[in-house]
Amino acid sequence: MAPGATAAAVEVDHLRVVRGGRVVLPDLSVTVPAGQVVGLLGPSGGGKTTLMRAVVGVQVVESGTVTVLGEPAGSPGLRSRVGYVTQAPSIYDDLTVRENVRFFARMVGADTASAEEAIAAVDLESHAGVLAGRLSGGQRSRVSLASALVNHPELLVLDEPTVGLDPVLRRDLWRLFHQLAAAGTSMLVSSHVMDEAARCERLLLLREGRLLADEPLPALLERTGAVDAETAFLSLIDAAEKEAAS
Ligand SMILES: Nc1ncnc2c1ncn2[C@@H]1O[C@H](COP(=O)(O)OP(=O)(O)OP(=O)(O)O)[C@@H](O)[C@H]1O
Repeated sequence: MAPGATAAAVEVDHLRVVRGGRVVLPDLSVTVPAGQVVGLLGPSGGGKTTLMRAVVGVQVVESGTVTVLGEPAGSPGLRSRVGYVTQAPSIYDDLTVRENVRFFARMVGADTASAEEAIAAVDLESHAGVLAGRLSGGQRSRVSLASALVNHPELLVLDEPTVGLDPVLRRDLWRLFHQLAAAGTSMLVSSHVMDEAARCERLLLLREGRLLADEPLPALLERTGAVDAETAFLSLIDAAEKEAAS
């Protein structure tokens, strides 16, 4: 474990976030263990991106604390230790894939070898010389992911990294996530696709800013009596809606 890292990659304690006058996270407490692939799932608008933004320190929070790798979220010391890939890939269209990744590498003090390694990790070697503006949506998001990988962050926060990818690429990316976790990287990965839950070591199900599940898939299936993650989540969501209506 790297110096300063703790057993928990992220500790969220009574986090309250209001966006545009709307309470998005009323009172969220959750721990993301280190060195695992943790899936953040739930209906659209449930607060997944907001939670990720709080973890990387770009979200204004009303109250509560978010501790990342032992430091308050957003601390300058975390800048090189945490990687964040948003839903909208942040890349330069007028640069090639290689130039984009090398640019981000330079910004964080990583060398060109790390940039090439990251391009290979996301399977974009064959497109390294192509202008980013000419890439597909899935390829663009992989450039963004490669840029986040260049300095080997201890925590990677990925917002829907597999959107728009075909099944083969999705499988390959999930393999990469597990390789990174096996090498000690903590991964917080959001997804709309419920079958991706089966690929995570631990699942967080967030609905309307509240955590409906925080456990490994086998425990979730046992608790709900469901056969798969999607059925389990739907039953928990239905139960929460019934409770809210009563
Ligand atoms: N910039 C913003 N200003 C005000 N409210 C916002 C803003 N961005 C998001 N929200 C609101 O915050 C709530 C949670 O949004 P968030 O993006 O965190 O959800 P999500 O679970 O990531 O959704 P999705 O799966 O669709 O990306 C939503 O009700 C949304 O309308």
